[in-house]
Amino acid sequence: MVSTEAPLERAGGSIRRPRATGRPHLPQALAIAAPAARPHLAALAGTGALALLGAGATLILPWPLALAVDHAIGRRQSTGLLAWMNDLSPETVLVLAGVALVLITTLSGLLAFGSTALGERSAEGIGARLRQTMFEHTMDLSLRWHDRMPHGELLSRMTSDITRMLDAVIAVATILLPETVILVVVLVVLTAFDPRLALIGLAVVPLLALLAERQRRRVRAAQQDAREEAGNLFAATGDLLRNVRAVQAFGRSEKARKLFGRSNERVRKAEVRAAIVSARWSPIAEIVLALGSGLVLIIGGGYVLHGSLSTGDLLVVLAYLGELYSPVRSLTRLSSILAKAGASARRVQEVLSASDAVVDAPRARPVPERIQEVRFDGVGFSYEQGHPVLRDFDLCLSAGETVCLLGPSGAGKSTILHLLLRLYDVDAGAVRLDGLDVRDCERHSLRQRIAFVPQDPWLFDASVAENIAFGALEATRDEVEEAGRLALVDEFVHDLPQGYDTPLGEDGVRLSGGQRRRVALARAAVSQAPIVLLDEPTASLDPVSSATVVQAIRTATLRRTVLIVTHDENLAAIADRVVHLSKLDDVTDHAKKGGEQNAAYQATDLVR
Ligand SMILES: Nc1ncnc2c1ncn2[C@@H]1O[C@H](COP(=O)(O)OP(=O)(O)OP(=O)(O)O)[C@@H](O)[C@H]1O
Repeated sequence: MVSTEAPLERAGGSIRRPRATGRPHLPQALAIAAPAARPHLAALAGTGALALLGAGATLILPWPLALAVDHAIGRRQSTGLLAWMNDLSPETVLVLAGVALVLITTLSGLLAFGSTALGERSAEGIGARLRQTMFEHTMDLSLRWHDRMPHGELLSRMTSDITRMLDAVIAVATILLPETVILVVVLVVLTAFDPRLALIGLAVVPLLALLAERQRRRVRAAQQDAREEAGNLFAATGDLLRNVRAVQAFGRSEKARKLFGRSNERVRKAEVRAAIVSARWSPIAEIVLALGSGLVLIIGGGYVLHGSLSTGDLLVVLAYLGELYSPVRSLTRLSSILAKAGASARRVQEVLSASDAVVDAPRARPVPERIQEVRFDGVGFSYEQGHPVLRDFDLCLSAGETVCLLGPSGAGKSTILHLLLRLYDVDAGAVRLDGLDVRDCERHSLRQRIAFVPQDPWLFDASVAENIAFGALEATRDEVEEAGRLALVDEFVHDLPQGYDTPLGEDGVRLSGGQRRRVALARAAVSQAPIVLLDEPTASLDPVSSATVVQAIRTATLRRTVLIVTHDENLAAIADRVVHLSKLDDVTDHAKKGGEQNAAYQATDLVR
């Protein structure tokens, strides 16, 4: 028995893509992101410089306190640069120390603000460029690639994954440089102050580095899982929302809710897992660092007991160790941010490095404005290996001819139109325009010469006029309205609240099926393309709407070469010639029965 839930299962439940394996490609992804980052390098350097100054402010922050304690309260005499303070009263020194504390904190705050603002601005600039690059790249990728990649998943890569990569860009600019400088400065001071205790305190650092590397790998794996699940959720949600009418019409809201809930739950679990893996690091790092401090306390305490170190000096060493551990913490946090970015970078890179594009041949030629002949020459094609859709398919259309392609469902009629548009490349044979193989044509000029009215009219959430103008972007308002008149859009557009300026809603939801077809026809009419392809223009229309659409086709495609794919025998009435396409399986069976193994008789011309 066929499960009635199967389509929904597919929509919401089984969109899980195979998990990618292998190491993350952070360096390659950064290489791909480099052109986007180049215009922002100066701003990123500025971000690093401000963060560095901020780090400097942090380093001098303890000094006003020391001044207050030693010179105002402890009455210690200052020497060197601070000798002038000996003439000031303790109250004045306290006030100066207080003011200095406020000024340094304000400066540190301003520097932090400047560095964050500049960093965010550059990161957003890089993000916008990356999204643009990614979008443009996917626009060029073949439909075979798009057939495999759920669009919700693609959206998730273009948005959330790029955001995570940008987090890494900001973190590198604001953490890496300043914290490394703080680390080195404190290390030098600490070593100069007491090399023995410095060495003991630093003994835990190799252990910490080892654990940090293990942690980085775990965070990366957990993040990879979380990103995959988020991508699946995006894909499932996109599919369910796109099919909301079917879901409601078939009373499957409850099922859809469950499917969404299941995917949502998987995201929740994966995100919690990733968050816990990340959070686990903080106590581990603190314990290892405390181990270092503990060792210094024990061994340094022993030195104090034996009189080889003063109590004050031990306190100073412990205080400096505290200062030293702060950048160590920040740098290990950076490693976790980089691990997250690495997982996302792999997903972004997978899209950017996809080379499955239908591209212009090196010496591609423009398609001439007038085309005398369209020819399919022994065409073979399959969407998936081992499942041929067309084999040895021949068809020839002369200029100004209207040919109707009839045939059973699944015979490959729409596929023939897609091959002429070069949405897919043939596996065998060739599609030629006046002898020129479409693979040797400039794609842009090829598609300018062909107006396509697909089975699903592909309307945008824009006005009627804008949807028609999509057929010829430079069309004037008069030309748009003339096309509307030819395609009989006129008959209903004036009843719409804003006429040609009425927004159609997503996918033209505010129009009836017949009206949507007529808007799509007007799109073909407004373009000056000499070839018009119509895919099932009357499918699922009532007889009255169907008759109107047929009439619209007549007026909108006058004097052009027209190829109409249909099941509708009535449409054949307006064609000069009808070609019947058999299903490949039927042909094979027939061939076997008749013993004609190489028979190439898919298309049978029924000349009228
Ligand atoms: N993107 C795709 N990926 C894989 N297979 C596909 C794809 N598009 C179509 N097919 C398969 O190719 C075959 C031909 O499809 P096509 O849409 O060209 O048939 P058709 O004759 O136009 O059918 P219909 O009249 O029902 O629209 C079908 O078996 C279909 O399942």
